[in-house]
Amino acid sequence: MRLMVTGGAGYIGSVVAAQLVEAGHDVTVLDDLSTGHADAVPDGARFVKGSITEAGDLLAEGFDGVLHFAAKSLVGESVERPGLYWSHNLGGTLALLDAMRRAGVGRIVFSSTAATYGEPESTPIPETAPTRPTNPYGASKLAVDTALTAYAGLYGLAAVSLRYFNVAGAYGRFRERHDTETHLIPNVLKVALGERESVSLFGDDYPTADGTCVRDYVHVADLARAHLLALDACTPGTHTVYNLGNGTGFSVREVVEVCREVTGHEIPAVFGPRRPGDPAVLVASSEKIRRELGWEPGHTTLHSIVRDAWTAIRS
Ligand SMILES: NC(=O)c1ccc[n+]([C@@H]2O[C@H](COP(=O)([O-])OP(=O)(O)OC[C@H]3O[C@@H](n4cnc5c(N)ncnc54)[C@H](O)[C@@H]3O)[C@@H](O)[C@H]2O)c1
Ligand SMILES: O=c1ccn([C@@H]2O[C@H](COP(=O)(O)OP(=O)(O)O[C@H]3O[C@H](CO)[C@H](O)[C@H](O)[C@H]3O)[C@@H](O)[C@H]2O)c(=O)[nH]1
Repeated sequence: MRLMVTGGAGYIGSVVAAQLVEAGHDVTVLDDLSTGHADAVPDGARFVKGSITEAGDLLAEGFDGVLHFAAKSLVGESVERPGLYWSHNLGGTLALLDAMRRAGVGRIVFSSTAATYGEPESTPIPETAPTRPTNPYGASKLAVDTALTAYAGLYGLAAVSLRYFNVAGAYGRFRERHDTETHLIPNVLKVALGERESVSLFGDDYPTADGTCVRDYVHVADLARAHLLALDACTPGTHTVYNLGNGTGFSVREVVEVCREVTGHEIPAVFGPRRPGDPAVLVASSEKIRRELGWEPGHTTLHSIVRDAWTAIRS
């Protein structure tokens, strides 16, 4: 297929672009490099620097589908600057969808998030759980999901939203490289690398077994593979939502401990207050995508996820 990958110079988009090229697809990356890196675009993919709000001319060249990663995705920033998130994530995506419609591009796989659910009533979280986002980032992604349902019903768009839980690990040289890094595993590994003296851990008074937040970490290579399955499964007139996680929760303390074991570094950690907006436990039920698309994560241990991140960050 001839495919456009928006945000393909970023962490997850670059891994998906690499797997698409490996699978023989013709890949064009559209990225404004606001948080991505031109050298993250895989060999064999074409790179166009630009915004999703100006995708019309490019799409008019003729594409079979779009994999849409480009977004603002910092929860804390979204609380401080909600307008930026609504205009960038919702406004930007609506502009992209309208450009797709004009160009006759009828297939999209969208990066949604566990943040659409907010504080869950129970875990693991299925796709049928209530969606009550607790921050503008999650709300803007949920709004896009809602728009996709409408566009599928109205214009026959074939759409899949993948709701990622905590994405981690690396795929060869493709790894997380954010100038503003908010994610736990890369921040812990920066200490082992000698870039920081200690890692700050946010809260030890949560109602969990060891008092720290529990998350479901999914390997970026497994996550990327789900995009290829979703692309094939896209059905005109239908919008389908799938959760993506391993289905196992690890606490912040457990993550730090695994990072210590993998790196052999003592990794000093300093506990501070809770980070606003962090739910205590987020664990996915990914039964639906396993059942319907046959997705199976290959990396089910936190060790193998951290090991790949550690190998990539040192190369
Ligand atoms: N990393 C996670 O754990 C996680 C979890 C859930 C959902 N997501 C979603 O997955 C997607 C990718 O996340 P990531 O961690 O790879 O982020 P990232 O910041 O590494 O990648 C986003 C890419 O999009 C580009 N971009 C941003 N706005 C753009 C625009 N208007 N036009 C063109 N390009 C633009 C950036 O330059 C960057 O290369 C995002 O939509 C994010 O919300 C990520
Ligand atoms: O330096 C850090 C970074 C994180 N944490 C803690 O580690 C846990 C995981 O935090 P991350 O920032 O790595 O991940 P989140 O669970 O906050 O975020 C993930 O899930 C969200 C949905 O809730 C969004 O989708 C987001 O994009 C995705 O990365 C949280 O308890 C957080 O407080 C720390 O203690 N120290």
